[in-house]
Amino acid sequence: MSEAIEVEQELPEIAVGETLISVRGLKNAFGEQVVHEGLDLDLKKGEILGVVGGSGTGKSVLMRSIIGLQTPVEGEITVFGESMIDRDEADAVAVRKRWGVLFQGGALFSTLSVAENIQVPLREFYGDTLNQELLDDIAAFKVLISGLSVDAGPKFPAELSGGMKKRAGLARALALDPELLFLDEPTAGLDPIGAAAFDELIHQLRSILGLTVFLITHDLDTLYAICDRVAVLADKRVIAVGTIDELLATDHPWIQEYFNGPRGRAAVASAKANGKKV
Ligand SMILES: Nc1ncnc2c1ncn2[C@@H]1O[C@H](COP(=O)(O)OP(=O)(O)OP(=O)(O)O)[C@@H](O)[C@H]1O
Repeated sequence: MSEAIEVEQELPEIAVGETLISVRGLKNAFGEQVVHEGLDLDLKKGEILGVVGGSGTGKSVLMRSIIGLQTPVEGEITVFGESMIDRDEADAVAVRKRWGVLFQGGALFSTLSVAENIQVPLREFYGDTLNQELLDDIAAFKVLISGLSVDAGPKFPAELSGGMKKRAGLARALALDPELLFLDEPTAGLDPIGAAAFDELIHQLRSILGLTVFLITHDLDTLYAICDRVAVLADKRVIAVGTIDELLATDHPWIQEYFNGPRGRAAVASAKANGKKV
């Protein structure tokens, strides 16, 4: 078993409503292609922030920059008050331990069972300090809170439906009891009923576990159902952020087209049918 990564630094607590992620002046580029320039964004503790934008506007690159998988050309990113740029490994580990990530498509290790997938971050961060019985108990609990039945634990990803894979990915993202959850298109590829159930699960987990959620989505139903605020990416930056009502008050053509187009109107009708005030 691998050595536990040493966590040397305790990070300060952040109160609900205070800034948990701050992005300032972010620039990302791949060769000549500039994806972000002058991008600013704040995520407040306790909120579910939806991140939307056309395909290729850089939603995933933004998430990857925040979690340290993409080194920006310029800009400042802080998470839990810690700079994510040029940080030393001990600081990075202390921050990484406090978040969980559900990548697009789930990104499960295909040769590991669901339970073993969930145990990967536990082994990475705690090494030999957790015995197998405890690892199995933790994995079983994460399977259950992600809405899977206990018999999903020994299954391999190839044996799971699309919706079960998302839940297994979520269970792994929750392995370390994170305060902050990154979700990259969690409902993509799910049927509408499965997608609504997944939204509800995220909403419940936010309340029960006190999570803060950065949620990339194309799913208008998700925005109406569970997001407190929505950030819109276009023109290489966040062009607007606010509640859907606040966004609708702006006159940016993409925002109007997105929320007032046929799919937007259908999402409003569906939200109203589910008793939401929109
Ligand atoms: N590793 C990389 N190397 C080169 N270009 C990249 C890389 N990662 C992303 N890009 C480019 O950056 C741009 C933004 O990609 P990104 O995946 O963030 O878009 P997105 O908004 O998440 O899109 P989608 O909604 O389709 O998932 C795209 O043009 C993409 O081709």
